[in-house]
Amino acid sequence: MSVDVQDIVRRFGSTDALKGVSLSVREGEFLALLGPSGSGKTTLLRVLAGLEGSDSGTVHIAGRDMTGVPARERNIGVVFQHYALFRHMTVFDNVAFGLRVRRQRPSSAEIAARVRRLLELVQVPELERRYPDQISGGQRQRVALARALAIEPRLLLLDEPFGALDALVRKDVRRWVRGLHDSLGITTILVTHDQEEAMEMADRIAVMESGRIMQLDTVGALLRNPASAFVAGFVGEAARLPCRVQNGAAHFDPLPVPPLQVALPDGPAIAFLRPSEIVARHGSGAATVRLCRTEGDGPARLIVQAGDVMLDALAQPDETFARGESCRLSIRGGHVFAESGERAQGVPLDETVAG
Ligand SMILES: Nc1ncnc2c1ncn2[C@@H]1O[C@H](COP(=O)(O)OP(=O)(O)OP(=O)(O)O)[C@@H](O)[C@H]1O
Repeated sequence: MSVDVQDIVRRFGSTDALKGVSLSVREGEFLALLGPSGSGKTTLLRVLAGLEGSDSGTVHIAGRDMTGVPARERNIGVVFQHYALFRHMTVFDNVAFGLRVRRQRPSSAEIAARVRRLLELVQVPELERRYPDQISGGQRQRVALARALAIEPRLLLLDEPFGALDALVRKDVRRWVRGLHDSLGITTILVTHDQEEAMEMADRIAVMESGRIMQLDTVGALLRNPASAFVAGFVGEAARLPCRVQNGAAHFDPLPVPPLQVALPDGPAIAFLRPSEIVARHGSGAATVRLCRTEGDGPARLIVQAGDVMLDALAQPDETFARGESCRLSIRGGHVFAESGERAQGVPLDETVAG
């Protein structure tokens, strides 16, 4: 089902948790809300679920105005990180819970059949008699999903659902959840502060900061065209370097980093340089290799010290470095933001420089 949010404002005392958020999610889409702690992600999810009111603005789900529609009538499946399973109930009873409390309660036989189908779907059919304490974190997450899916929701809201899992299991479970989304086609909104998770799972990402959506785009578009310095710094891996624009060139001195040509007015600016945009080659320079890691066939990945900053960089193909070796840097490009917020793509001014 599609979701359309218009101008939602939510205040808690003097805190503006949401400052006029608008958002459209397409039917069947997997969208991530990505932002730092306190940016309003959970509040937005709770407003959608009907667990939180709003001071102004509207929410339409599948074209229907949700004003005054209580949470249990919205037909939305919710999985929160801290929304623990009921400890005194078996896995079976946990999954059956949403069906048993329905106004039009299905028969016991129907409930049992549906619970077993769901436990097959989330690949833990053998666990139905166990209690939450007797299964692993990954299995608990699968059971929580089965419980959310039991009511056949039109919309699935996931709030940091993988936070409690260790790194390996988390990767596994999130791939599986994306696969499940693709096979069921349920519109899904995932809240996360982990950009890797958002990039791996979502069709589009809404980047939030201080109660606002700063940009809503595909991963590729966010990386190619970040709308603000905040987005450039928050999405993807990039070094954030202050610089000074003069006569169409961004200068980094005193750092031994070569200048970039940019179409920006003179004045202070911030450049974002991705590791693949910084290339180190042999030669005496003021930059020093602190770490050199070779992986497979690609160029070696380096950590290079330039002045007092550490930069992730790539080695010139076929070159490797010893720790402590000096090197020369060239910059292939980068996003540069003037103080006014104006943005420009930097291009190399001079191929070889740096110290
Ligand atoms: N019930 C509440 N009472 C008072 N302030 C609240 C309440 N809920 C949220 N806030 C405040 O609203 C702001 C947004 O909180 P929210 O939980 O939506 O952020 P978040 O992006 O989900 O953060 P996190 O990633 O830490 O969960 C924060 O400043 C928070 O302290």
